[in-house]
Amino acid sequence: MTALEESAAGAARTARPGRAAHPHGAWRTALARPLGRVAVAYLALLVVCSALAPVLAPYRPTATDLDHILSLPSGAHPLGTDALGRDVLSRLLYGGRTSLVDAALAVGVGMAVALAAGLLAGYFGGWLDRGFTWLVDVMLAIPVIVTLLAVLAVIGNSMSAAMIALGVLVAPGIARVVRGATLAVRNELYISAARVSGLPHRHIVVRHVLPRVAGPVLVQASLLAGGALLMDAGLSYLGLGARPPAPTWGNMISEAAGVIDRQPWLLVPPGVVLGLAILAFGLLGDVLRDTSAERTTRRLAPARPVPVTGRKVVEPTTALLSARNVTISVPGPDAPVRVVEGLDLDIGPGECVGLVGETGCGKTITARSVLGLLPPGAAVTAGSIRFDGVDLATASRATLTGLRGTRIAMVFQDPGTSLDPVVTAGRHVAELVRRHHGGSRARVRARTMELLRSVGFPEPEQVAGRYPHQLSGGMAQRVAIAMALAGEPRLLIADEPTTALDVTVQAGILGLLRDLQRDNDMAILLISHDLRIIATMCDRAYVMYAGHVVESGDVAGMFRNPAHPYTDGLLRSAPRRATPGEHLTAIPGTVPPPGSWPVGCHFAARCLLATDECRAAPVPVARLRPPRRTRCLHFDELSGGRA
Ligand SMILES: Nc1ncnc2c1ncn2[C@@H]1O[C@H](COP(=O)(O)OP(=O)(O)OP(=O)(O)O)[C@@H](O)[C@H]1O
Repeated sequence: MTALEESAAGAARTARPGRAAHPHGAWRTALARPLGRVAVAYLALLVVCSALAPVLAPYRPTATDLDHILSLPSGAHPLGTDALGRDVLSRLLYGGRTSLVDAALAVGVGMAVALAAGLLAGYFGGWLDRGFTWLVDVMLAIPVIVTLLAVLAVIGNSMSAAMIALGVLVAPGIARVVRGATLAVRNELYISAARVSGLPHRHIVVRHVLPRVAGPVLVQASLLAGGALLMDAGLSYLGLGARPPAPTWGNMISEAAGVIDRQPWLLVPPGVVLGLAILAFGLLGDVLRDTSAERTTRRLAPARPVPVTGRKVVEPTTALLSARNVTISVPGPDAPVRVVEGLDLDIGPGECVGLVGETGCGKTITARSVLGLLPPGAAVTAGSIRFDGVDLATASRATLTGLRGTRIAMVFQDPGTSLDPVVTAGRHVAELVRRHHGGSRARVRARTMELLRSVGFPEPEQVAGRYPHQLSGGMAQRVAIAMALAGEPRLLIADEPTTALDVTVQAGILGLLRDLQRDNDMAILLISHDLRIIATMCDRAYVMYAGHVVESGDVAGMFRNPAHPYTDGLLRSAPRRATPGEHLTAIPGTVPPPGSWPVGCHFAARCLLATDECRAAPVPVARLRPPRRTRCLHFDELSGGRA
């Protein structure tokens, strides 16, 4: 099945909600709604009219006409005149300039502070986040209006200072929204994929996180603009803003209130203009909130392995990746809990090695430790992981960042989630090509197309312009693989790369990985719970159970004569061994969770061969015929001495 056929197949499959809509999309959708259009049109009209006040206003804002005092609308004064005979329309137009600029100042300051603080705290977490939370709690306890009055009292009647202070005072609340949105995005797989690819934090935040938090930010900006207009009018009404005769909408309302008994009409023009402006900002915020919550749809295509022939078993003499006695711990309720223990693993250059086991055995966390991408609080607490001579467990952040994407790359399980929903396939690949190789736009584009072609898109231009939701699962995974190849890695970690794919697509992806491995002399660590995939793809494999590698060796020998009851159980429960009409064989029981591992063999509770000796003490690793090893005392009973 070609990639384009995958596309057609994907289109027919069930659509599933994707991630947040692109901010531009949110704007477009907002404008497609009548309320959004009306709000934007009204606000645009206010801005244009205020900006063109010197052209549009029939009079100067301070020009008095003593023959027409407190007059109703007339031909000469379309909105009437105030107590000094000044033209209300002209003052409204000029007043809008001051009021809108004040509101813009508050929004600008508030958003700048909130975005910077919220993004930093949400993206980096840790002590930065804790400090942020503490500071926000303190700031939110400060009463806004009292502080503004204090600022005005100290600085004098400077509305600009008041608006800057307003921006700073409301920023913590908005920053909390930004932080929340960033936290959600930070845990997305495509952010991990971007980090794995070696993109710097600044780039990831600007290109991938910011567009995703833009929706909530726009909503907050809109609501803040309305609030700032109201605050500006309120302070002017109290006589704390621009000094008369300079017009602001607040001043005009204040002056109209003074003569309300003689000419109530005077309150109408500024009141309506201001009220509608605040309403428009509120409506715009509502519409933006609704639209930014809408999801794009994307299609998923799930997969099937097909045997790949021509495999050669290689026993590494000089390992590219070598893990020794690795222990990984995660934070537990009382003390750190071990999730991987005493792990040894080697991958030779150009070798395809499998890591297999039931869910929760520690496969993914092992792979993430290689990339220095362990979850917060988790750490390699013992052992060493050497890659091409560098100890990854103790390497600096800069070293790890330098290795990611260029020397080691990763492909994740769910291709849809490893791509940013608001970035096209071509841009995904191009930004990594630019990052790793640089060069002119033309060179980056040419290399991008070359990479897309190499992963099975005969017409890469067609695919480059598509967004992730326009790709089938298989196509998305091919794009993710092209991204991983951009840095020409020596080791590719593929974490269940076909689990989320249709069986009809799985074979294509596996074949592609195998071809790329051969053509690029690239090593692959293939993580899977599917023995068939390991059997068809890998030269050697490691079987993991409850944090331990329980057996390792060449795939052919291990699957023919397993030397651990767990490997044997996995092979026996493979569906292809099932007999029609009979129940599938299954290993009884479940994997013990970390923290509840027994002292002895972790598999003992589910093992038919287990004896007291197995339960009494940790079982050492026994070396069988190279490269076979097992963590079982009874391997001979299983393999009959053939292992
Ligand atoms: N951040 C974390 N905090 C606490 N425990 C964790 C964390 N990440 C993983 N674990 C635990 O570590 C163990 C191994 O998880 P891991 O994801 O590596 O398993 P896996 O074999 O890859 O499973 P799957 O096939 O489902 O991905 C699991 O018991 C899991 O609950």
